[in-house]
Amino acid sequence: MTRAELFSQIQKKSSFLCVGLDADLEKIPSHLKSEPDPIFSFCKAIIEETADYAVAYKPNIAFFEALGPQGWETLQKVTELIPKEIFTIADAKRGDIGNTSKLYAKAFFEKMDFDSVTVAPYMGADSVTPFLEFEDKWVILLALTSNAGSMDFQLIKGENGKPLYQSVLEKSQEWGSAENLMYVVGATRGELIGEVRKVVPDHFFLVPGVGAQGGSLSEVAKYGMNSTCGLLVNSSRGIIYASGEKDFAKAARQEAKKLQEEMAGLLEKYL
Ligand SMILES: O=C(O)c1cc(=O)[nH]c(=O)n1[C@@H]1O[C@H](COP(=O)(O)O)[C@@H](O)[C@H]1O
Repeated sequence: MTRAELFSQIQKKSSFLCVGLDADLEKIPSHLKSEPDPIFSFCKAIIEETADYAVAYKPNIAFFEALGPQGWETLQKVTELIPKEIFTIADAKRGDIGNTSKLYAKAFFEKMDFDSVTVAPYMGADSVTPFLEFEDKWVILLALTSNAGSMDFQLIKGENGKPLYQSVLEKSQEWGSAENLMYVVGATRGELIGEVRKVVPDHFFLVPGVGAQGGSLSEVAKYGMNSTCGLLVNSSRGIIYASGEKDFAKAARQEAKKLQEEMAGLLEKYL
């Protein structure tokens, strides 16, 4: 999917919501556990009820890998269910020496037809660029993450006086453009999102951390929105586990709708 197509979906739905599919066997409603493929049934119901409000889905690959070989089949079936006009993110956080990254890219972009994959920048240019060689496919590079451990390395200042996340933003401009490279910027980082926006004015950010991790949607929009929105805000647990009962999919729909309505207001305010 191109950036223009993504922006057009955002405008059409008045939404920049990404629904995170972190589907955990331990957490899905118990009545689904007798289904032949409980995680598939769960994700199917969630997608059917939230697709009106979402412009992206982000299956977290760990939750599928943890199921063994069956998990990969489930992942494939789930991605095939997602309507074509909705952006898909393989949240796999990959990255390795060049020839290995090339095969990770093949796995997610060719064997499976994801629009994007999350990639860790730590191993540098040759670990990231193989993912950027696929037409209309995207790298979503970890920059400033939402978790407590992000303080361990990402905020440390280097010899250039800049925090590591800023060096990641600057260096990676040499590898890709706003047409094929996005950045992960956590919603829990508040006004730091504004600092990231100054360095990369045009790029999209994938922003996890609203909902269960407590980040504020209005702060994210205030500091992060650009002229083509530039934001995909993810919520996983806050949507998919809104209810643990038989009404889980309807409850997920309500949560997605609530976020979409807030997003519509923010788009009107800042765009
Ligand atoms: O790359 C990510 O998606 C990601 C980056 C980050 O900095 N923080 C973060 O929480 N995530 C992912 O975003 C999702 C957040 O889930 P909830 O906290 O349940 O909304 C999980 O799938 C995380 O793996």
